[in-house]
Amino acid sequence: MTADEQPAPAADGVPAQRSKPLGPPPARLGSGPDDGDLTDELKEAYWSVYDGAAANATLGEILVRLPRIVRRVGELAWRADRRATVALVVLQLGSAAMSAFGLMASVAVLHQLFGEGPTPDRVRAAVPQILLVVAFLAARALLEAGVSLTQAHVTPKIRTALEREFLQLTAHVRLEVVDDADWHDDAYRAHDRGLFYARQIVGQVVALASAALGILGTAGVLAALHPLLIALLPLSVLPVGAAAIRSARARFHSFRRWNALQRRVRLFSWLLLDRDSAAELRSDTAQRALLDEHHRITARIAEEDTRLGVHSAKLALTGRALGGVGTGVTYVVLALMLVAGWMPLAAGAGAVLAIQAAQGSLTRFMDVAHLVYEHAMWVDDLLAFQERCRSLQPRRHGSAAPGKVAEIELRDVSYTYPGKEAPALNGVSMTLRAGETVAFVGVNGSGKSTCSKVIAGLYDPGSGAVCWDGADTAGMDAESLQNRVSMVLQDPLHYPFSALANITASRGTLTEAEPRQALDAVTASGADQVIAQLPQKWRTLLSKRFKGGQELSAGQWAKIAVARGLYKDAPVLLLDEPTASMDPKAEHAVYQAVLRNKRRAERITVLISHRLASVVECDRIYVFDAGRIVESGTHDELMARGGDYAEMFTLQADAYQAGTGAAGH
Ligand SMILES: Nc1ncnc2c1ncn2[C@@H]1O[C@H](COP(=O)(O)OP(=O)(O)OP(=O)(O)O)[C@@H](O)[C@H]1O
Repeated sequence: MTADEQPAPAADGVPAQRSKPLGPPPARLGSGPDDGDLTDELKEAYWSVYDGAAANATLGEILVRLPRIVRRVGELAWRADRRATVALVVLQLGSAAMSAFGLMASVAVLHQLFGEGPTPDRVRAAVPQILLVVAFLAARALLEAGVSLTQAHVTPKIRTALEREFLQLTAHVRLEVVDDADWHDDAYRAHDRGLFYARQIVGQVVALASAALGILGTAGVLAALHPLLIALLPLSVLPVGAAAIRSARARFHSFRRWNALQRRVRLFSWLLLDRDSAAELRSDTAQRALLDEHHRITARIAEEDTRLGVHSAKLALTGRALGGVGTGVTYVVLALMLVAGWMPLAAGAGAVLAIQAAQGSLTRFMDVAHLVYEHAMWVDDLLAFQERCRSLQPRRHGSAAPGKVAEIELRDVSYTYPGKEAPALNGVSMTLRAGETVAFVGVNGSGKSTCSKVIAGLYDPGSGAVCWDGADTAGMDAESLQNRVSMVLQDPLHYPFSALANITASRGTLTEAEPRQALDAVTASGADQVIAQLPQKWRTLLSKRFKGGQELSAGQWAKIAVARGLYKDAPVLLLDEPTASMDPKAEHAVYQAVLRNKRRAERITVLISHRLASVVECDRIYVFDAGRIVESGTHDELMARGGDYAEMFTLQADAYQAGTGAAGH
């Protein structure tokens, strides 16, 4: 330790300083962490494998890739609804066939009209063909309606299935993954774009198939008229398609750049809009500052949007100019063929019709191909993200955690949060026994909550072991372990559900309750009086965001949270500063109920608290400092020792004494 790192001596009973003194902050804040190179924010998480390679594909690669995309979407549709998928394919093929027959009949009509003989005879001769054209077009319209109807069945099912799978996977990833900002960016992107485009891509693939079949049909007709006509077709259409594909790629790259900013903008919008932030925002008069920041980021997104729009417009113009030249060349060649007598005039008229139809189909194909290609990237991104989430799930194998536990032993446990250098826990060893209540105390950031989360199986120790009755929890199914532990946190979740559902949630249900145990739990925590005052008692909705909802005070929420923890009735109960916001009477009642009167012989209770008066009666007190346990023992032992605990306890006791003294004068 250098001289600089020496802790400063304690003065006036204030705990000694443990790190270098902090210098004053700068007078002006930078305009935010998103300044500079945007891609800094987008560097991949260490478990991330997404490389955006799809965005760098060439036109040829896109065409090669399309069958794979179609297959993938087909698989999604197949999984969602087999019958509808088969119907979709059959109806689509039928509609394409009708288009091709309709075109052939139209060419035949032109043939009749431009043929030899008097005009009335030619028109009369063409009538049956005209009726045939009408019949084919009517059949195509019916089949297309069938395609739309079937699509309406399949698409929502795909979206629902994917969304459920997405939420199922993300809600279960290991806790440390959720701490990673990059994971959140990926999750946001997959949710915002992937799920959105997954819904659209079915329709686009159907349109793509329809355009492809249309091309085949018209190409067949053109080949019948003259094979050279097919070779001329791509001249007018490919430049437009290539431009569309280039601009799709630029859009994808751009979105990757502003995705992180977009997420931050939503955060600002939400802070400005949300009920939870409303009071403090107004009291701090921070609306203007937040609005300015919101504006600053949206202005950057707008700049990026404009840059992209201009780029796309230039590409589209170039594509169209080249396509126009191509069309001109096609018609010149057709005219030369007619002049040279390679084709009769009647066939020429049919050829113009077929070329126009083919151009229409090909342009549609290119247009849709670029959309499908772009959107498939997002769907791929979503599927890749889901795949990644699968590898980030907690252990789903191993033995189930025992229903009861007599002893939990932490053996030299260390834990370091991802991305951090200093361990939050550093060689912690302890033994917790059933029937005992132990307390974790120590300064802020000393590792108490981390230790409780390791005990709860939410974090796996980096080294060392947590053993339940001698068995290492590393070999146990993580969810079964979490089922055996009940955690009450200082900032508990305010579920926007009924009061009863807020209690039953700890047993993984919002609809089923054990009435007797629910009443016992709320009575022990003092939440019974809170619920008794609600207009619809147990059924009252606890959220002002919804009509008829009620809001609770922080202390009332804390009582509900303690009740939720007790209702779980797990063999391990971890209370992480649960009473910090309760009034002294309520706090006392909770400790009476949880720690003394209702103490259960088979339960291990861990209490984390900064109010040392509440830990006096605990069987053992562990004092944490910088991730280590620096003292342990009963209150009396620790007081006799005269170490950190005695110092902190005396400090708090003196503060009360001083208060009493002042009141007495
Ligand atoms: N999710 C997290 N990601 C990264 N670091 C974290 C995370 N949670 C806590 N830490 C860090 O780990 C260390 C221990 O934190 P922990 O929450 O366990 O302390 P604590 O003793 O419970 O503090 P407090 O009394 O303030 O609740 C701290 O340095 C903290 O900054």
